[in-house]
Amino acid sequence: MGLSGRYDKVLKTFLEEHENVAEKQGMNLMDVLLEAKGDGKSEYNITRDHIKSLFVELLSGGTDTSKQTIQWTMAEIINNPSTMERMGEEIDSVVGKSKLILETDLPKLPYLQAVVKEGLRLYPPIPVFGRRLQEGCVMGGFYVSDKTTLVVNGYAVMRDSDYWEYPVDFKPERFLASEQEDATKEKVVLKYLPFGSGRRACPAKKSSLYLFRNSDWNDDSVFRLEDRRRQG
Ligand code: HEM
Repeated sequence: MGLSGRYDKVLKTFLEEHENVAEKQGMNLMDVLLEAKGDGKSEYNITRDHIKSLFVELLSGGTDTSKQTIQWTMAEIINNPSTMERMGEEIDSVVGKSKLILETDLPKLPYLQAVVKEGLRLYPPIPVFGRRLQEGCVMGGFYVSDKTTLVVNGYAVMRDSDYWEYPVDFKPERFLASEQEDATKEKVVLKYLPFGSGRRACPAKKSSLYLFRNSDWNDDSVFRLEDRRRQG
């Protein structure tokens, strides 16, 4: 059985388990997400079973584009208990234990935003995208002629150790302004490419995801600059 088949089998098991548990306990997604069971050590001890249930809930609501990103982000959260704890604390203090998270809550949930951004960095749903040159130009010292098709490997850029500290580690904190003294801001703009870049960047970047609407992590400033240069 191929990887995808094996994965489906695992998910099917999760789904069956989740349905049984949910039926018995009358739980829904938010019960699972917000349930905080004390173990004496941490108030936010969300177990692997909770995460498995979350996988299933998120997958059933997710689109094909983001499905694997969600799967791998959840896997990272399982392996990083401190991340789960911090998310739990933030959600509890901002949203409370009994309410659903609304879009209007997102500005007050910076850590949750950072977790999503880090998931998109390490596991971009569209890891490569292409460009066909209308005009020849010099890139990185090489002349590239017109009509050449180039593939941009966003996946590799977002794991490049020249641009990212601990590039393969899941560290949402890197996206928190208060914890990130970013000395390389002008470089930053083109090192984060989950939505591509420039005029053909994903139009859903800002319109459907609150996260990137007012973000320093988008590349508009670069392209406005490029437009001015072209006009000049
Ligand atoms: C997490 C969700 C999404 C991610 C990570 C994503 C990522 C991308 C990427 C990497 C590209 C190529 C950009 C480039 O070539 O520079 C793209 C293009 C595009 N995306 Fe998305 N996308 C997402 C959701 C959506 C949604 C929800 C829609 C529509 C409702 C959408 C519509 C499009 C369209 C129309 C293009 C082609 C744009 C063009 O060629 O001008 N995307 N997306």
